[in-house]
Amino acid sequence: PRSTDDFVYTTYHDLNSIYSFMDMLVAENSNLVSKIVIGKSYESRPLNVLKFSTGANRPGIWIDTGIHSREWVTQASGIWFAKKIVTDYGRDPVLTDILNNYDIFLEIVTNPDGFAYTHSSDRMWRKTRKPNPGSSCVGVDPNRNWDAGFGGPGASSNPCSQTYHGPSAHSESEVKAIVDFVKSHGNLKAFLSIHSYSQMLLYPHGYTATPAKDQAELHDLARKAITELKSLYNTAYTFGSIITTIYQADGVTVDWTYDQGIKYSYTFELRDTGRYGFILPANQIVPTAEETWLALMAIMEHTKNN
Ligand SMILES: CS(=N)(=N)C[C@@H](Cc1ccccc1)C(=O)O
Ligand SMILES: [Zn+2]
Repeated sequence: PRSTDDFVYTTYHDLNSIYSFMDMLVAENSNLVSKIVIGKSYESRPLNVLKFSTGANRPGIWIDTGIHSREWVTQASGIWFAKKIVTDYGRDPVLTDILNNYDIFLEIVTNPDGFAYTHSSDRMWRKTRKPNPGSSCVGVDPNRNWDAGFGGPGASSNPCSQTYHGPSAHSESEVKAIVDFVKSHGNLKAFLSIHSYSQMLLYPHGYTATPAKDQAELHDLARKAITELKSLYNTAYTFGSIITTIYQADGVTVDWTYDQGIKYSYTFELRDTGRYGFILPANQIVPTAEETWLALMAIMEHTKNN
């Protein structure tokens, strides 16, 4: 495709195609979008983050997709989100108001090594691709590697497990890069980590049954967000704290970001509920992205207003 207008949003793309989409988007919207590289993957791929900004020294909103590489509808949705932002800025009053006050940071391919591997070797790969010393099993679960209840019972110490927490917190460069970005930015107000599948909107905590101090507000906002989501195609989500809604999970992204003081920390589990699972047909990419965007807008608008 020669531009993001003729990029095909209704199909799944490989890593090179997504990287070229990012470069086209930046080139076409240089006044609004820039690409920052927050680090390198284990196999030395750039960790690219799109920054949407209309002014300096603004608070920020973070969105990541594809931290679990096989969850392809999430990276595909991230591409659609990026195009939606540049399309709606100056046209949609709510998005325009958000971007006139906040920066949005969007990491579309958060686990590029794993993503490349799902295209080349194993469609069902989830983890990073760093070898584990002393084991024939490769990779760490990037959603168990964070310093929040790290190494607890909601993760595995077995390198061959899909939920292997890694040798230490933030051992994975893909995770450490985000940790360093969050700390250096110092003014993120919302952190939204997009997974699939299950159709759930989850908030802290995963590592403990102790409710988050903002539990009531997070619960009410989650209800509002999934109501907006459901209004488009009647897609039904469940919502609640991670540990009560899905299972105990230790070392997860949004527990760490919440503990850093980023109150509006949520994980989405996109379509579906198991019929296709990770292998969601491409004809559901755009409907999934459209409905999810309504929930993201509800959370971003609430963030702006509070
Ligand atoms: C199907 S899945 N792997 N996306 C499910 C995902 C659930 C979860 C989300 C947020 C926090 C903790 C746990 C996980 O186990 O990592
Ligand atoms: Zn996941």
